[in-house]
Amino acid sequence: MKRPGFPLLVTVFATLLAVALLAWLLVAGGKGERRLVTVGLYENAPKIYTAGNGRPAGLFVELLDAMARLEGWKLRYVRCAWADCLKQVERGELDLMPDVAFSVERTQHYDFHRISVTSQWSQVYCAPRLKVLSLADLAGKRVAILEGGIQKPLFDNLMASENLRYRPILVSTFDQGFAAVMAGEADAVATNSLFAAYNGRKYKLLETPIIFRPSNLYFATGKGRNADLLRRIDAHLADWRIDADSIYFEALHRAMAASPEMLVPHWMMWSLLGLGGSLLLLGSLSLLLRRQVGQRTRALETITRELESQRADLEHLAHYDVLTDLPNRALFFGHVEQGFAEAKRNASRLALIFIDLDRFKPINDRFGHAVGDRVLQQAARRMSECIRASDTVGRIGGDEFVVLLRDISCAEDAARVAEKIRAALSQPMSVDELELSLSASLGIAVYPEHGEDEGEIAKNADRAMYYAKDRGGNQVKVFDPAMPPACPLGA
Ligand SMILES: Nc1nc2c(ncn2[C@@H]2O[C@H](COP(=O)(O)OP(=O)(O)OP(=O)(O)O)[C@@H](O)[C@H]2O)c(=O)[nH]1
Repeated sequence: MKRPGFPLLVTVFATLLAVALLAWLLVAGGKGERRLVTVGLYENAPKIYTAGNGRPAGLFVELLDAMARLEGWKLRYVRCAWADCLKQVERGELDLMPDVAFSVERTQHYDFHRISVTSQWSQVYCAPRLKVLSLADLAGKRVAILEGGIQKPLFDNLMASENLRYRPILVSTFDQGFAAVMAGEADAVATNSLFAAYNGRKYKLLETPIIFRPSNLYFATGKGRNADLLRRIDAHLADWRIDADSIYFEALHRAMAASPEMLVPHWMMWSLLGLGGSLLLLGSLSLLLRRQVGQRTRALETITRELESQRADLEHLAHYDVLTDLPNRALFFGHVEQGFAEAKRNASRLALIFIDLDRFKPINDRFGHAVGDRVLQQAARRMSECIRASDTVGRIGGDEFVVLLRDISCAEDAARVAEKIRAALSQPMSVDELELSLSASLGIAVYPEHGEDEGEIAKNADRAMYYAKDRGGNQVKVFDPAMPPACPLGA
């Protein structure tokens, strides 16, 4: 194959160079054709203002910046006072003026797009020392009002309609108007609702009920100029206002972030603060007091519970035997007394069984007192297991026990129970490693056969018990008057 010659290479290279040059020119030229849009920038936060970093900010700026990015506009913000800005727009020295309220008079000098950016109303704020409830209260007063602003003609008309006159103090920003009232150079200021909502915290002025015409806000251009800008602005607003996630609503929320402030007189604020502080103090004291009372109450409840439990323990100690937990002599004979009263009332029978362990002392002596204690406890348990719930067993001495049997039919009933007890006690007892044998002597006396009252019955049961013991123990004896007298009870 024949290799391309030198002229051909030069031609290809020159062609590529020409194409690259053309592309660059097109791009560079395109850049150069970006539409420059000059915009009036004045101070009216939160709609349009200069931020702390010196850059334009606010609702109108955010929206215009977003449109410029989409449209390829190059924006140049020009700082000017409101009235001056408007004049420059009218003369065509500025392309756009943001934040202009629509009015028929203004259409003679300006063009507006059709979809409003937002709305506001106008309102008068006054110095805290003034009381302004109606337009008449502003008669003869100095009212700061924005030069060239929508409020001026509207407020003039409002006052004129009620034959009132006021002294307008023309200012070039709303900030100046508020500052003039603060400095005592004006009595009140007419402003827009958005500015007041955003800046109210800064200036402690009073909101008055004088609210006048709501107005829609737009970008404006000089008459007959920049119709293409207005068309594009409308197109974007139309898109954004139907999309809740659009930049339009984001910017609107940011602008409205400062909540409208309720401006209240200083004395009222301090009074409320004082009242709040006092209530807080009282609340804290009451809480503290309640806590202390609560603590004391809980402590007292604990002490009361402890005392109650100690009282119950003492009560128990007073009536029950510590070792066996059986009723002691006092409680037992209390039951006996009740039993006799019932028996006499109902003409029924009852019996007392006196029980004395046989040869208990040697157990103590041989195996020690602790073993003796365990034997007494087991004996008490066995006796309790042999009687009905309505009967009572008590410990009335070292190894002496008594059983009260209520409502029996005859002496044989008592003898059967006594025999049961005897048999239970004579069963071998395991204490620790030991297996012990025990026996008991039991004596029975029955009311009314063996005595008139509890003293006599007890004495005779004891006599029968001794009789059983004398016969070698481990047996039950029913009282018989022929039995010899016993040692006195408990002796
Ligand atoms: N381990 C122990 N022994 C006690 C208790 N109370 C009394 N005793 C003892 O029980 C014994 C009772 O005496 P007695 O009735 O004469 O002794 P006994 O060997 O049973 O004599 P008889 O009844 O005649 O068979 C005494 O040694 C007392 O010290 C107690 O609570 N625990």
